[in-house]
Amino acid sequence: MSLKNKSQEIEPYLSGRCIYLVGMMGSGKTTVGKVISQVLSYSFCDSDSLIEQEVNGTPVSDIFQLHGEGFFRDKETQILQKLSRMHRIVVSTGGGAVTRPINWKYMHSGISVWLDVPLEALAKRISAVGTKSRPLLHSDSGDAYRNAYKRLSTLLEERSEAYANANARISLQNMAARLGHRDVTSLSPVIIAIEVLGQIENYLRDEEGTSTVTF
Ligand SMILES: Nc1ncnc2c1ncn2[C@@H]1O[C@H](COP(=O)(O)OP(=O)(O)OP(=O)(O)O)[C@@H](O)[C@H]1O
Ligand SMILES: O=C(O)C1=C[C@@H](O)[C@@H](O)[C@H](O)C1
Ligand SMILES: [Mg+2]
Repeated sequence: MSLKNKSQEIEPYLSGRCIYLVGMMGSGKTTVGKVISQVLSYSFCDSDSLIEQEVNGTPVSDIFQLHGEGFFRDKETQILQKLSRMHRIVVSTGGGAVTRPINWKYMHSGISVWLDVPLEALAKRISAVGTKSRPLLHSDSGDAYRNAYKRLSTLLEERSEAYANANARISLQNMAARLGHRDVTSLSPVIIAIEVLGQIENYLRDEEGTSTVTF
């Protein structure tokens, strides 16, 4: 099914609820989020960018350096609280937004989707663009891919359980296997966006349960 058809199918059942994309740094939240917002005629917000705006346009890496991670996390929670009162927005959340239980209270005002991408693909994408803007991954020396892989692996271990709080999970590994691809690199943002909408549809069906509403 096409992206447009899938979006038309689920749009009425979303009732304007926001969609929160969660996942590790580099998992495609911004890339895939923009595709989904366009097709649903939703707005798009990146919570990291909203925090930067709040702090007079200071980049995330400078916020970490000047004010510390705790300050950044407090701003992140405030932004998610504000967004939880809004409608028709696709929100690309920061990679660590899942770690605070209070943030889940806000994200559960909408529908949350975990973009679960293998570490190899994450490290490849991130080392290709560099780690300067990503304070939790930054290192000046050594092999960029290996450093990113090691750090991402520790973070994922710490966070897997928190990501699993999402209403739906998109495993790129499983998608690639199902579609007969050798690895996840050939999965385009549009194909992933269709899968996200499909998983949201499944979630909405489960939510309706035995009620009389049918798709
Ligand atoms: N399906 C895809 N196929 C190939 N490259 C992709 C895909 N999705 C994203 N990318 C690339 O991977 C990089 C990270 O993507 P993106 O910025 O969307 O991730 P993110 O989850 O928003 O990351 P962050 O948490 O750091 O903001 C970008 O360079 C993007 O172009
Ligand atoms: O994974 C993380 O903890 C982070 C991810 C980025 O999106 C930013 O929110 C920040 O660099 C921290
Ligand atoms: Mg992003």
